[in-house]
Amino acid sequence: MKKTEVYILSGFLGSGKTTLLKRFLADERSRGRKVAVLMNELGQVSIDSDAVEEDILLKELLGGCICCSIQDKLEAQLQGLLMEEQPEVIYIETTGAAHPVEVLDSILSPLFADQLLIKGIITTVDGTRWKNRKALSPQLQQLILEQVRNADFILINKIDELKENEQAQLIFEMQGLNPKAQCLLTSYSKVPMDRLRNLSVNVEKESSHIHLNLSTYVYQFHKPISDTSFEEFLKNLPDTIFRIKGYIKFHYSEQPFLFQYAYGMPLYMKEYMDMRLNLVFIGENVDWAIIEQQLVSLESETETV
Ligand SMILES: Nc1nc2c(ncn2[C@@H]2O[C@H](COP(=O)(O)OP(=O)(O)OP(=O)(O)O)[C@@H](O)[C@H]2O)c(=O)[nH]1
Repeated sequence: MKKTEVYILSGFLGSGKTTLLKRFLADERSRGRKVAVLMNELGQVSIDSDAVEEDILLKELLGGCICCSIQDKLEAQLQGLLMEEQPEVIYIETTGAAHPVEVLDSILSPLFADQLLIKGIITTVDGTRWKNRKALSPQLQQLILEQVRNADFILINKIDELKENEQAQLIFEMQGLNPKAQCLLTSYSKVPMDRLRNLSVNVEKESSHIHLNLSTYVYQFHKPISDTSFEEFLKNLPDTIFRIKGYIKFHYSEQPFLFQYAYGMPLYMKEYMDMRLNLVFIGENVDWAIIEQQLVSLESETETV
């Protein structure tokens, strides 16, 4: 089954995400793919949705941030989209207040994570705002820093408002903060589309996604495993794995468990329905091939009574 591509547009309020989305949609029009857009806004009324023409599937998530208060709504919307519409590509425009790790976490529900191909996080940065960011609260400064650090592609936007030496300084700063991301100076988010599409080619080529800053991995169990071996596996995980969630079955129980793991803390909740045993991982610079080997060997262990 062909996976649905997902592009995540991140970046602080007013930095040029919608402008970039419009460019993506214009490009999709010439490619003729089936496209869906998920727009998340903090307010109750969508302002940016006018940017999306009527023939494009648009789902709005209003009144909260997908990375926190309306996470469940996002899961339902995405599941509905995938089941009923089967788009080839989904663009997710996040609120300017969204944290990239939390956004990935919200998107990757174990119910359908195996149907998605995350192409990358593209962060737009308002050059002037960045330059003057010390005027923001420490929390917001931290947030825009995280948006830059976790991006796969950074657009330093609004360079029409910056002098040449300021532009050079910004490139220098961004590359210092995130040497792995591609970084481009833009005005009105104008970026050669093949640069962004190439980003996805790189992702596809390296199935382990090691070169990305934040990366994700989905493993599907086909049978129950030993709970003690699983605990041992968790103990030895690299601390750059921030999040794991999904459904898992242990030898001792008929029912699966919903498993949640955040920053080293595991949590199990009994699930009364039979679920697909997908386990979703989010981490930074992780060699997923090693994790996969460990999961395979967990699954191949024989049950001991
Ligand atoms: N001068 C200048 N203005 C820009 C540029 N890019 C975008 N803008 C303007 O900046 C404003 C915000 O751009 P958007 O694309 O809506 O930004 P956004 O990140 O989607 O904004 P939010 O949805 O509020 O988070 C709009 O009025 C754009 O026309 C640029 O490169 N230079």
